[in-house]
Amino acid sequence: MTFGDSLSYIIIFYTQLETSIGAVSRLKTFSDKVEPESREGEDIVPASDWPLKGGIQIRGVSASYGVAAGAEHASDSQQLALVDLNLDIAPGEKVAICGRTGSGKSSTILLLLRLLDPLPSCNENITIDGTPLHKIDRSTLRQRIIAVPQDPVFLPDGTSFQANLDPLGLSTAAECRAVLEAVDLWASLVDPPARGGGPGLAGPLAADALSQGQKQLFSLARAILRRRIRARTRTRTRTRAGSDDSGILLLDEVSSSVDRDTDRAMQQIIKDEFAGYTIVMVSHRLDVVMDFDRVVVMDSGRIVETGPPRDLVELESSRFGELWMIGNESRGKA
Ligand SMILES: Nc1ncnc2c1ncn2[C@@H]1O[C@H](COP(=O)(O)OP(=O)(O)OP(=O)(O)O)[C@@H](O)[C@H]1O
Repeated sequence: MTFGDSLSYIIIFYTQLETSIGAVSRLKTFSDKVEPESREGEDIVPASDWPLKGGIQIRGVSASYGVAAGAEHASDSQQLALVDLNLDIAPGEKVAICGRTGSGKSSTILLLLRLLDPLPSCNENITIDGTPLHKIDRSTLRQRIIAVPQDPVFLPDGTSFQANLDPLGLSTAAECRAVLEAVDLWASLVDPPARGGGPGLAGPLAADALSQGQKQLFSLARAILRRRIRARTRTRTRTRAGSDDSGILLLDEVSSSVDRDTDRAMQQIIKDEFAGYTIVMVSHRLDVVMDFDRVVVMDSGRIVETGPPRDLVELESSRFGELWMIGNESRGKA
């Protein structure tokens, strides 16, 4: 493989990784529509440690998949995916987004990655640590925010475990091994002692041979690695006061294909590894969001309720309580 080929794969990898948040096919259409995108006005180069605190502010933001760049309004036929969203997330807060299918959960995540643009009239109304999002170049933004999609993307078959984990080659083999051990994939997939040892990190990864759950665990390992690289780099270069281990983590149904025990294990890893991070997580499994600081319940593109999950579930009539009851029924059937 030439250097040019490797570079193309890396670019494809990140583009796909970005666009695989939410349903891949829908977003393919979406990304075709939106990219390549205008760089006009993207004139802030954030400090290398941005986002240092991870505070998010969304003020009165609406968005539609149907609005082309530069258009003023969504036409009547173009339904809004997000309607007048107002959300303040404090640095380090853990927020879960819940709601029925099609309520706007993934779109909220896409908004924060600038994969879905606000309507032009409210384009300036999203800030992270006080910096307006629309002023930041999209690829810089996506490098700085750690996002884990529901459908992870892999490099072409034959590419090594290590390259799949860290396409930019920023980590050591020991760091790669440690994150695979953290998600329990080292002994089960990369180097199974029961089978006399596996191919190791340099061995080829055939994504088709992985279960969807294994793919999601691998994707979580990538996120942990990115956090660790970020923390190590920041410790070396930090000049301003602040935490070495804070930032923003976005998770979109990252454990939808694993069993409940594995899900609980994944949640614990997320809790431990990203303790200092602001976390915004989309989840259908309400039992795993009970430990979050806050849930945001969405319906038809709007935020219809927000509060601590344990308080909301106790209320006689709460939207979260309704979802909880529906979840209980299906948990009972399972
Ligand atoms: N790429 C797209 N193009 C057009 N409309 C879209 C696209 N993606 C989502 N939508 C629409 O935006 C609205 C919100 O969808 P979104 O995917 O954010 O919901 P969700 O709550 O994440 O749903 P789910 O739980 O099924 O993943 C829906 O009406 C949906 O049909």
